[in-house]
Amino acid sequence: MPDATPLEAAMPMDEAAMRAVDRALAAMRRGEAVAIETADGSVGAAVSVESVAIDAVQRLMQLTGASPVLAVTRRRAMVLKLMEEGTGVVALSLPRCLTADEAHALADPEHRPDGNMPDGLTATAMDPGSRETAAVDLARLARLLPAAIVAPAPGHAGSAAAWAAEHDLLLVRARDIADYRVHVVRTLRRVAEARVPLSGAENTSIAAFRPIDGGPEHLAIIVGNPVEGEPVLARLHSECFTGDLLGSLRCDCGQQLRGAIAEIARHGSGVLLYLAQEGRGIGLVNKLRAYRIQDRGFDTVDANEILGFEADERVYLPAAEMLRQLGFNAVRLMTNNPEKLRQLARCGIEVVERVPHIFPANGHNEGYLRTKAERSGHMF
Ligand SMILES: Nc1nc2c(ncn2[C@@H]2O[C@H](COP(=O)(O)OP(=O)(O)OP(=O)(O)O)[C@@H](O)[C@H]2O)c(=O)[nH]1
Ligand SMILES: [Zn+2]
Repeated sequence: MPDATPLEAAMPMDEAAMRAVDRALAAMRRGEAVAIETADGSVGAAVSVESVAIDAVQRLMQLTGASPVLAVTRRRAMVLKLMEEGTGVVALSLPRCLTADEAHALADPEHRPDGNMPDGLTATAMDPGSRETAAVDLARLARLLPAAIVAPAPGHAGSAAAWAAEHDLLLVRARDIADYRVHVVRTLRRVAEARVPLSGAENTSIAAFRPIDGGPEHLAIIVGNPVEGEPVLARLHSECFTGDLLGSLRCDCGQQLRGAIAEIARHGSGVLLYLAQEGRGIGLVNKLRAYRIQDRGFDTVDANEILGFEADERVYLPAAEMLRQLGFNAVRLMTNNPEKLRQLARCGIEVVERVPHIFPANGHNEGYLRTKAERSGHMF
């Protein structure tokens, strides 16, 4: 899980910068190229590998006059056996221009699982402030595959802004992409609240918290009247469309969700934070991709990594921020996941007790539960 920059480390981010990142995310999801400026003032262009078609690689070459590279996460480069253990982003390049098909085959495990590498492929670790790192972070924030085609515009005269305007591209700074996630998280605002009686928990209300970028809201399901300032019985529940809504048997989320609300009601009061972090933060589309990889015999951790993600991409700043705004600085946390305990404490919330939250396997999710215990340290 990429470490969330501690709140205090992030510099203030102005509205224009946040808006630029937000617009670049939408452009990347539409398959458009975006211009990325690095700290040295140089500029280049990037396009998500998900939407790269033959012409997109050619277009990037025409735009910039340079041969594009494919930027992937270190995790993906390790899966391709091109790099040793490490973190960050890796640029994959050829002595000639990569074709769109080659880029897809390298970045997307579904595209051509045979894994044959083109001859002459080189892998280069990129700096945190590089355009390649920014492009991969942008794709990850856009809940796309964490990979992009990137090309510098070496010969551009004038400013990055002038070059971007000349080529009708949205311009975003690499530094702002790096800061974006922390700022979006720390600017959660409570935007609505209503009483919603639930079966077995009739004295319940739901409060919605919206991040400043207008992204998906996080919800607080408040059962009974927990006393502010006292340790509250709490569950941090990451959204699982398939488990929570459809009753999927591939995981234990649905039982954990309804079981937590019933447990909190039995206790008398508490809060369940329903966090917009589907797929341990990789989004529903990528989780479905991960399921297909699991159907080829890999486990839930390997599947994330084969896609180029960390085993867990979640950040816990939203949960900590919501708890603080609800008046709680200490919790009795209903979880089996040690990482949640560590991360919540790291975000300044005191975990006074771990309350086990275990449900029996259902004949379909033994592997999932076993992997959580054996590879993610879950305490069952
Ligand atoms: N990437 C990925 N995510 C999955 C898979 N199965 C379930 N998930 C996601 O895993 C998350 C489970 O979240 P939680 O139940 O809150 O937390 P947990 O990490 O299981 O730990 P507990 O608090 O002990 O339940 C949800 O976002 C699910 O969508 C999978 O195979 N791959
Ligand atoms: Zn689930």
